[in-house]
Amino acid sequence: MILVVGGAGYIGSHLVKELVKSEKVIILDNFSTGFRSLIDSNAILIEGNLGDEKVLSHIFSNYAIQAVMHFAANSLVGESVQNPYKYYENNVCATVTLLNTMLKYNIKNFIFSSTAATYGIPKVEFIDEDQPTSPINPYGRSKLMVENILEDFSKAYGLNYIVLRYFNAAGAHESGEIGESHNPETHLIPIILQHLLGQREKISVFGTDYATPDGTCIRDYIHVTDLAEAHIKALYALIDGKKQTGVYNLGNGKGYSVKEVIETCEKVTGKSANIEYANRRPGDPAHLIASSAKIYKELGWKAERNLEQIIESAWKWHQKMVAIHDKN
Ligand SMILES: NC(=O)c1ccc[n+]([C@@H]2O[C@H](COP(=O)([O-])OP(=O)(O)OC[C@H]3O[C@@H](n4cnc5c(N)ncnc54)[C@H](O)[C@@H]3O)[C@@H](O)[C@H]2O)c1
Ligand SMILES: O=c1ccn([C@@H]2O[C@H](COP(=O)(O)OP(=O)(O)O[C@H]3O[C@H](CO)[C@@H](O)[C@H](O)[C@H]3O)[C@@H](O)[C@H]2O)c(=O)[nH]1
Repeated sequence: MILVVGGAGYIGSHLVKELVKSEKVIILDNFSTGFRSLIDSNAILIEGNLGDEKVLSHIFSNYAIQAVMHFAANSLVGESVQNPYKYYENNVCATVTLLNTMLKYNIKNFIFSSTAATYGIPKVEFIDEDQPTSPINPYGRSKLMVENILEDFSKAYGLNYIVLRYFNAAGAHESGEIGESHNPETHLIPIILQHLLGQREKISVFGTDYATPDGTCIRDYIHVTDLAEAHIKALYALIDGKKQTGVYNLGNGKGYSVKEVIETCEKVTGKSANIEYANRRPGDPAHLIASSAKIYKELGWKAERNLEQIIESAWKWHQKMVAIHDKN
């Protein structure tokens, strides 16, 4: 049985949907940013806080947990600058309690959701795992702290772990049943699609004076189902003893500017956007593009879905959300 912490969230719920095909799954979530509608009916749900030792002890003493996959976190860069305590408390302190309680019950396999934000401002076009980590905001620092803790716990206590540094997760499940839901929504693709569905008046492009060909920020968008598949490969690498530790980037290896993402959304939806050019958003590096060569070489994973497929799946999901909303 696998424990998925944060399985009611966007990325965790997509992982669960794939994982229940081969494993028994238990989800721990406190619904701080997750949704009951994203919970897979084949998984067991425990409602609680990952920093609550009592809840964790209950799970670890009642279920034979082979591995913990940890998606739960606060993950808004801007909010982390305003309220760093929340980030260090939830992303770091609660995670230490989770790790410590796992070790008490001799559970030693751990998969951690980290981020491209650990790199800070990259010095190269394609970021591989050997690039220096130098996060520029509390969110990225909180993730890097956990990465460092994992390294120390592995050496001292024999914890096996894989860190997955995602670039920009986007898209929705092919079934159309689940998709990206954040409240408030701050991510580019859902914001564009909500606008094209008439739910927002316009799209603001944050910054047009970056050192990129069209002046807008470049990101590497990765389909959430590709992420889920990478997690499953990482999980079996730990469980089967193929790997004791590992740190991998998860991206498509292709960068798209904010303007290009808007154009692709217009193409996929056949609608045209009302764009406002605004100031830069604090904490945004000009470009973030992954090299995911390491995970391909070591675990045989590569992204299969391109930007258009990402947007098509997200569009299907957002249209469905409008239909449900209109019915209610
Ligand atoms: N969305 C992205 O583009 C992206 C990119 C890089 C990394 N990440 C990381 O991936 C992970 C998942 O991101 P997401 O976009 O799915 O976020 P999300 O907010 O949709 O999901 C997080 C889930 O964790 C739960 N949670 C938070 N704190 C908890 C706690 N103390 N106890 C129990 N449950 C708790 C929330 O209720 C939610 O269901 C996060 O760790 C995030 O930092 C996300
Ligand atoms: O209304 C908007 C929203 C976003 N952007 C821009 O679009 C790009 C992408 O922004 P967003 O979708 O908010 O993602 P990021 O800020 O790049 O962060 C995501 O990707 C990171 C890894 O690259 C993760 O660490 C974060 O958790 C995840 O939110 C950035 O240049 C933003 O400035 C706009 O121009 N207008």
